[in-house]
Amino acid sequence: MATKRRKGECHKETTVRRLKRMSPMKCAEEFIKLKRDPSFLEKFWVNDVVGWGVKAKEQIRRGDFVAEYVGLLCSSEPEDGDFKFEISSGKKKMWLDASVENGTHGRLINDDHIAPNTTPKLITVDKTRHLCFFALRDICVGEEIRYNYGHGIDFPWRLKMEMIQWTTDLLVLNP
Ligand SMILES: C[S@@+](CC[C@H](N)C(=O)[O-])C[C@H]1O[C@@H](n2cnc3c(N)ncnc32)[C@H](O)[C@@H]1O
Repeated sequence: MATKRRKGECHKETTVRRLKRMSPMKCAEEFIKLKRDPSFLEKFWVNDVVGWGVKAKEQIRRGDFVAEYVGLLCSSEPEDGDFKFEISSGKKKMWLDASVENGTHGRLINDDHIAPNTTPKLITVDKTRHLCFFALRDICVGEEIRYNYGHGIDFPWRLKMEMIQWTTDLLVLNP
């Protein structure tokens, strides 16, 4: 049975068994230190085009910590474009390389540049920066977790989506 929680309250974890209420930031810190993902996430096969994705097993509240993007911090751009996340540190460009399967969910979150439900944020825990996802709105049970991979980037799947929309619009106008 789903546990009723107040907005911003950390999920009650079966293994963590902490009943005290935590802010989303404190919650993120706890999971980073435990080196694990919240149990309300689930990996699933979206389809043969998108591949794996992540969905919510429990309702997630707006503002909540969702997952960490766990990867290797690199000063040169990783070759594998599928699992790199650029994080700038002043003028210096840095990347998180999550190309090696590490069993975490953050690396499997797919792109939605139109209506994403989470957003990435860099936070510092014990003097180390961590990239975490937080919910932009309430997320329902079964809903896929997605964030915007970045504006102004022509990812192939976005172009394909635009082509489909363009063709649909044309068919509506010229039935
Ligand atoms: C960080 S991985 C996400 C997990 C990936 N779906 C998988 O199965 O490993 C990023 C890759 O997922 C795919 N992807 C992400 N968002 C997508 C979308 N909206 N449509 C199609 N493919 C997507 C692309 O192949 C992209 O390079």
